[in-house]
Amino acid sequence: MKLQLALDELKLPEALALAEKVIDYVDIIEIGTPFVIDEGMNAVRKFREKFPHVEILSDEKIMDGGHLESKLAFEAGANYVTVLGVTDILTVKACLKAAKEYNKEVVVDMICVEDLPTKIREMEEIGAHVLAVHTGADQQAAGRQPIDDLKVMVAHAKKAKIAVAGGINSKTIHKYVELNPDIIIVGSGIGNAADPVEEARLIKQAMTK
Ligand SMILES: O=C(CO)[C@H](O)[C@H](O)COP(=O)(O)O
Repeated sequence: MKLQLALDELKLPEALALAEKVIDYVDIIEIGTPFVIDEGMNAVRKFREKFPHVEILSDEKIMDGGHLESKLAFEAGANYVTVLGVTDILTVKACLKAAKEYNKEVVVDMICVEDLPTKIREMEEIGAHVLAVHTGADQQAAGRQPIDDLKVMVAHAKKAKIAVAGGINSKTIHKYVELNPDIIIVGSGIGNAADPVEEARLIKQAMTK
């Protein structure tokens, strides 16, 4: 089970400094969507330079132009790019084509997908590598959590890797670990913690028990 650190809110120097502090506990560094909007692929390139052996995800949440936008991530050094499950299947297929060309992977973010079982089947049929259950920041603010969607995902996914994101921290990690996803994504839980290193350590410890 991998821990993905989502870097969403920091500027590049602070994000690099945070990643350096917690890197021992992290398997995948996510250049989060706000960070991509702010810094573009420069952030992916800088992290690739500084952490040559760590997996990097570019959280572009692609909605259109799947091939071109995936290529930007892969050429900058990302191992994974994200596409939105709510978009047209042609866009997801275009991302998968780029991933095949660069020998990288596509994560389908299931945020706001209404019929999860059907979308899971469709995405697995076209060969999506990772399916990510995601309760977004605005949904979290309304009190939602990704645990029920993760249960649906675990019950229906047959071959794709499973990821989960949405306000997870060291207090809630155990119920997600119990469902045995391949990747657990934590952003604000670590980034906004009083002691981010201790928070990352506790989360990783819960994942490795
Ligand atoms: O993709 C994201 C926001 O769109 C976040 O990176 C993801 O939700 C993880 O962050 P948090 O743990 O703070 O929810």
